[in-house]
Amino acid sequence: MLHIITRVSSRNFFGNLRKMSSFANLKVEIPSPYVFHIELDNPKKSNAISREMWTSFGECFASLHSNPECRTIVLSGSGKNFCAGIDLMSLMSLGTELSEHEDLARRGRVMERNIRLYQDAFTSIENCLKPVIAVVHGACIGAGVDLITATDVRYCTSDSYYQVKEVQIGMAADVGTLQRLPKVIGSQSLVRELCLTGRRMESQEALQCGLVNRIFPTKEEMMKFAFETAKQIAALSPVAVQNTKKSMNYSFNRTNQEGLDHIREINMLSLQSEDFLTAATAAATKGEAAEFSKL
Ligand SMILES: CC/C=C\C=C\CC(=O)SCCNC(=O)CCNC(=O)[C@H](O)C(C)(C)COP(=O)(O)OP(=O)(O)OC[C@H]1O[C@@H](n2cnc3c(N)ncnc32)[C@H](O)[C@@H]1OP(=O)(O)O
Repeated sequence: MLHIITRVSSRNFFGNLRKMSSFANLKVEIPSPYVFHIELDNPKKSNAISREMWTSFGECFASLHSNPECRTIVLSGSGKNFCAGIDLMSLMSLGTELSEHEDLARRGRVMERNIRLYQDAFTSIENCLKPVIAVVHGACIGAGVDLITATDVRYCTSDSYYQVKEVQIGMAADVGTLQRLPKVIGSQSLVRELCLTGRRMESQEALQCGLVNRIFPTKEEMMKFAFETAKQIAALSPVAVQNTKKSMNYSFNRTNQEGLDHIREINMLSLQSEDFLTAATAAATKGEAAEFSKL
């Protein structure tokens, strides 16, 4: 795995990096210019998501959204598994927080605050305009599935498997799977079968149904490919890439006309950007690869 920080370009960069490194249970690295690697880093518990980690997600992706040094992100899990879902012990501490109130309305408000925090954590991945490539190995359970459905591209190893396990622990999933998975996988019947039974889905089925679009025999091969893809994205105009994600997010649930109206508004400015001229000239002259300033 790549652990080296290459090419450091400014003081600001160091500032960002120091700030970025301080997220609980999330390891931040910069394997090549403009490519960030975020690793779930709670391997002793198969990267179960603690309360601190939920907060980290929100802060980390909001910060990457506005960090000009970041153009694309690879999201992986350390250790044996990608993610074991919510930290079941943190659910117990939520119980303790609840027990401080007798009144149902006040207990409800505690729950609302917590669920909202968890939901916003993964929505911050969707809202971050830098494309996020999730690389999944081993188990991807419960909140792990919620997490990857908020990413842009998903690769996996052949040993990976997926479980919308919430129903088996007595709850309806509430941090994104029920909203995003049906949009990721075409078959409503399959999504409902997965969510209503909590059964395991193996990697081959995940590929077949479109949850992931590539399978690799080993994590090393997957990481290498993911970093290559990330580098390709990072070499492109950040204006073009970020507007592409913005437009695709916006258009997902809207009519074609609404999507077209939205991208027209964006491109009436963006096509006047230096990036368009630089990239179009490089493509037309088949000259040297274009370089783009920070965004
Ligand atoms: C408001 C609500 C918002 C979000 C809700 C989300 C719901 C969910 O996420 S539902 C899914 C909950 N997760 C699970 O049910 C998974 C439970 N874990 C497992 O099934 C397995 O541990 C495994 C992930 C398949 C890995 O198995 P294995 O490789 O055999 O390792 P283990 O020995 O089982 O585990 C190692 C170590 O990790 C601890 N651990 C695993 N998962 C969790 C978890 N989710 N929460 C807390 N701790 C977990 C496990 O207890 C072991 O700890 P030791 O101290 O070493 O015993």
